[in-house]
Amino acid sequence: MDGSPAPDVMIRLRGLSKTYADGTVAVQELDLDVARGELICLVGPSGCGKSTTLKMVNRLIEPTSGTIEIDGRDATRDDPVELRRRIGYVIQQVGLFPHQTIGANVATVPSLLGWDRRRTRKRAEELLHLVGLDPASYADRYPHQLSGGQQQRVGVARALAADPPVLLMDEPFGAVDPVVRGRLQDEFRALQQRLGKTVVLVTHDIDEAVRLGDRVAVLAEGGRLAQYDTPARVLGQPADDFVAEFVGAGRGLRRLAVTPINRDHLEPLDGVRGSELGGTLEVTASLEEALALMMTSDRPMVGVTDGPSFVGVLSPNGVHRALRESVAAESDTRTG
Ligand SMILES: Nc1ncnc2c1ncn2[C@@H]1O[C@H](COP(=O)(O)OP(=O)(O)OP(=O)(O)O)[C@@H](O)[C@H]1O
Repeated sequence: MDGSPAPDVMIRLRGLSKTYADGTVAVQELDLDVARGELICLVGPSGCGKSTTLKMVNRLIEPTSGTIEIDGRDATRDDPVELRRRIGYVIQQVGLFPHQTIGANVATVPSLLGWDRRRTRKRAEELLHLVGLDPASYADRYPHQLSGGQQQRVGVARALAADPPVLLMDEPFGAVDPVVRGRLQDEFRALQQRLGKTVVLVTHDIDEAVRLGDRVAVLAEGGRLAQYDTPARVLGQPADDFVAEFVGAGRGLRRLAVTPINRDHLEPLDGVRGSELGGTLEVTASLEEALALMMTSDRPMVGVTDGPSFVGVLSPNGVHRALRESVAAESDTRTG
């Protein structure tokens, strides 16, 4: 690295360290770049310094040393309150105000910024729509009248209220059950891509990290960055024994979720009976989605489409070949 930031770097951490007053070294000499519009996941075991890192970015915790640049500006020189308006923050216990309506909760930042009532109300309605909650039914309710998953959506809506370019999220889906979590993760990913936000998301769950992250930063004890790479690489080529162990025995299966269907492994439709097809998937789907469709439909093959055109048929054999190839491709690029 030559030290000069690439133009599309949104968050740039250099030599970031935090030693607490009692001598605990939570984060040590952390270098990390997050590109504009990128979603990265900080993952690692309990106590490895994930939350400390996140809170240094919006200066809820002051670093002991190191630099933080956000959109080319030195964040350690900005007024922290001003800084936090440009950075949305979502935490696990949502932190909604219990005695305020959902509408008022979502409008917290616009109200602080002194927007007039009409503009504030309109923005709150827009945001509730955005996260899939009908304002007519939810804006006047109170937090305790919502499910955990709905409260989490409100937390996301509130963080987006002032349209900040950066979102920091600390275990945002940790408190909801696994089925709701999966749905929220998928919805959030789609929303993030649509809005082009730069996101740093903390999780202890490697499955969540590989499902959501463009890149995954694996932190070890003391905030040491063990690996920072695409989900497929973290699963396929763990940088050291720590990462290999953290990623664990399920990585072969997880790889299915991050490997896309490959057109080269499709078979022609000729001779295949309609009753053999379990349904169709877009060519952008993952191998995991393809296998899931075969299993739930109890059929040996799925059709693959690219928009309006049918591009071929995928069988378990094709899944197997694609998987083997993706492992081999990574071994080839290991030294590259
Ligand atoms: N205020 C504090 N004073 C002293 N030590 C602290 C303080 N806050 C956190 N720590 C310690 O710093 C280390 C990193 O904590 P941090 O909360 O950043 O970890 P984490 O990876 O987010 O953990 P978890 O997944 O359990 O939330 C831990 O050893 C923790 O005990």
